[in-house]
Amino acid sequence: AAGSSGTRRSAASDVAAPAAEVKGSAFTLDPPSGTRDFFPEDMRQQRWLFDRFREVAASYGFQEYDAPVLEHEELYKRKAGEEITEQMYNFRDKEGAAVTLRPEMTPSLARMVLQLMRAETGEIAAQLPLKWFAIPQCWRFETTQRGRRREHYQWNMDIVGVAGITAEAELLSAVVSFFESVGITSKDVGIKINSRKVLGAVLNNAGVPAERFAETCVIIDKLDKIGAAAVQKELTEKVGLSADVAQKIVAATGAKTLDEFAELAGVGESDEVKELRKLFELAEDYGYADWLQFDASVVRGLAYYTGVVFEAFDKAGVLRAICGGGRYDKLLELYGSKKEVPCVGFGFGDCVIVELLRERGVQPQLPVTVDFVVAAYNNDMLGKAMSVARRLRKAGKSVDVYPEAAKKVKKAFKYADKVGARKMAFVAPDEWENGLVSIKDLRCPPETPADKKQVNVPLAELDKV
Ligand SMILES: OCc1cccc(Br)n1
Repeated sequence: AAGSSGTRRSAASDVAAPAAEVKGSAFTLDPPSGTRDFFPEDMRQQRWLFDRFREVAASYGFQEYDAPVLEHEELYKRKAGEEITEQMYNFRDKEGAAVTLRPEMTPSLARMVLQLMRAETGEIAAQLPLKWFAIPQCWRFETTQRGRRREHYQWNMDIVGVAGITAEAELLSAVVSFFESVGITSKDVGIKINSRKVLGAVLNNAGVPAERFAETCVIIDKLDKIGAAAVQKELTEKVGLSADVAQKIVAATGAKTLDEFAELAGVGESDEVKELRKLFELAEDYGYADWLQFDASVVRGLAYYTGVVFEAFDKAGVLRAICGGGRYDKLLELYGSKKEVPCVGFGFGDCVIVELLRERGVQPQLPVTVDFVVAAYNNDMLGKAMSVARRLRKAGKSVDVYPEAAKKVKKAFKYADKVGARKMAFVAPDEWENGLVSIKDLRCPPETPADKKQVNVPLAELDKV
């Protein structure tokens, strides 16, 4: 079975008999379809990735929040034909409640922000803007024949309460900061930028009623997957547009520049076009304009986006979108807010980025490691060895106690090598009699003189080794 890092696991699939041959087994050794085990090697990679997410979030002043993986199904009941709401991992619980494993985090964020508003009689002005982040595991019930994943972890960063384009500029900067922090450059990745507001003008001019806007965007988002003809067909059949209007809309998404798009939209230098230009100007000042490119075909597949939308892509054109986001100014009203609360956010999945890092050869080497292995020379010294381990741990060292008397020293050193120990502490009777512990440096260069490689350290000085 492949772990999340895609490397073959030696544990379950190589040494254990296939489930059918395991006596009395009624279960497989593999996790449920579409889900992943994270063995320690995978967990080190995931921890490293999440530490990078957290580092960037902290450097932008974002606070971490979380919510239950189980949510009310109602939270996602949007009638715009989005894949994400049509593939919910939903069920009735034992009390008959309609619940679901969360397919995304934004609705939970909206629900929590509305709690704050409720707590403050509808006003959270005092706390705005909120800059919150989370790294939730999100779920979908993907049909197995496509064999795709059913869960992923998605770094979410959201700014609540900023109507101006500075929120988008901040979030895009955070995305770029993350890429740069893991060795990805603007040669590897670009970020496509568009505005649903400009697209909205195209749709408005084409006579598309505002209430059909969201589902129209969801259909246009499928362009890459199903092609122009199929999108035009869906626009005519599902949204009721004329073939001519459908063709015009698809043509507009092919605009190569903002000017061309504005012209096709018949909006000229409108506020929404000016806003997009301002974003590109701020990106110049912020120093990441070289990562951005206008792309009229980007609409993203979530119904609730209302303004700027963006997605990061790999310039080699091999991978799916790496992350994506946008402005969603109406979502909180949809959930009952008495007034518009401007929001912008992005989601950054944990899978495509790992493929990109591997492809670019920048995946970190994260071997298992520990500061010390402490070994007892014989059974009489096992307790003393544990007292040495306690001293070292109190001094902030990580310590792996060799689980038996190290009668065969070679075996103890083999163990130390396996767990990546930097040093070996031997607790032997003669040295112990003199209040000493023998410490061997396992990582020093080969030319190190023997008396420097292995030293006897007084117990009281163990905190200094
Ligand atoms: O990005 C859509 C999505 C949602 C939940 C789980 C997975 Br895997 N993918």
